[in-house]
Amino acid sequence: MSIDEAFLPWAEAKGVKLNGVEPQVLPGRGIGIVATQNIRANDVVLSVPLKSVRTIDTVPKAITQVLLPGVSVQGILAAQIALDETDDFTMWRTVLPTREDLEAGVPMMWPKELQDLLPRRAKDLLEKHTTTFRRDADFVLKAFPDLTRDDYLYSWVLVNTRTFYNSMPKMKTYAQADRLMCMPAADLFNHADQGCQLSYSALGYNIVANRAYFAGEEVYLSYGSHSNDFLLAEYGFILDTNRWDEVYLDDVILPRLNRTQRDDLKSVDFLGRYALDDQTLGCHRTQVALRMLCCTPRQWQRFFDGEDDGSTSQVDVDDLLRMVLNDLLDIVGETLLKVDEADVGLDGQRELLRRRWQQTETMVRRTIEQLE
Ligand SMILES: C[S@@+](CC[C@H](N)C(=O)[O-])C[C@H]1O[C@@H](n2cnc3c(N)ncnc32)[C@H](O)[C@@H]1O
Repeated sequence: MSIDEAFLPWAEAKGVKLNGVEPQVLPGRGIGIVATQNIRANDVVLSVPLKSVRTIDTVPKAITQVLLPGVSVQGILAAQIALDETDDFTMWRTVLPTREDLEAGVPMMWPKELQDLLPRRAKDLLEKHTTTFRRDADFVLKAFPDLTRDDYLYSWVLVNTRTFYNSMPKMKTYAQADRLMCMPAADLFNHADQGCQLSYSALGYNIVANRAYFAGEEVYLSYGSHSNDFLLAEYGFILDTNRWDEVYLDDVILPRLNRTQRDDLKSVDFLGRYALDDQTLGCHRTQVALRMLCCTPRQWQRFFDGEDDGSTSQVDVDDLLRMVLNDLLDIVGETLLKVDEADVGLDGQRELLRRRWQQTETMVRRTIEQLE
């Protein structure tokens, strides 16, 4: 893989300005942005003028008239890409990942047998996307019968993995999911748990250095405070170190709750999303759910209302947490075995799954040690 030498002149002709950075091919990360000189914190490293930003408002009417209101904004931007035969897009396409590149990481493009082996949180996100994609595809493929489902899925995943949220004031009237935008060259930044930020100005968007970078260093953008399950489901990669990482305990806590306990937790919006991270021994939601299992209703209510700090029940809660974490270790072991035995999909897909479950195991074991 190499970067077409006409790409940067093309981007600059669109008004994109690169300041001390350039795109480079990086092993295992496709293309990324690398500093060509020392950069200071708060320097603008890349800017894109508003005229070069693609949003729902820049999609040709021939497409929006047919697809609105049935198709999501993401689905419409994807249709535009799938149908785009202009020279302009041909140039952009030279730096976009191929379908094979995306298949290696993005679970939406994996065989069902491997999707079923994803961790809970990633599976939930995948289900949400699959539902939206199916609805979008039904509409789009009927309206544009020359498109194949695979072509459209490729464009849909491209949009999902490289759009930004548009924060220009006009967008405040749009639903969050409708604020997506594509920006040439800016979409070449890879993610780190701490990275540059995107900022809006009346002229366009700037990517601002979060710290000083030395010439030769990769300059990262932060896509947000995302766990590895989220990054895997949405973008098809995981980080080796991720300060925002967390593991969901729903698969081992929910089965312990009876129907009444579930209903009670649901009525206060505390059913599910029980997370374990490196900072807490089970998040507040987890603490609330576990107390439902080992405290009296009055004790639980006082903890829930903040009238009791929970210290008197903490030993019981920690015992229970240790038990559910051991249940989770069983699930990790069983799933790793299934990943090893799976004879579908690509080596890279199975390796990604294996790494994620091993990270989960490490986090769970570390917490068990802290509880002892
Ligand atoms: C917005 S694009 C970034 C540019 C991308 N590397 C490319 O070649 O076009 C997002 C995609 O980059 C890859 N990516 C981003 N950050 C990464 C990282 N830290 N490690 C590995 N892959 C990463 C993932 O494939 C993700 O879906």
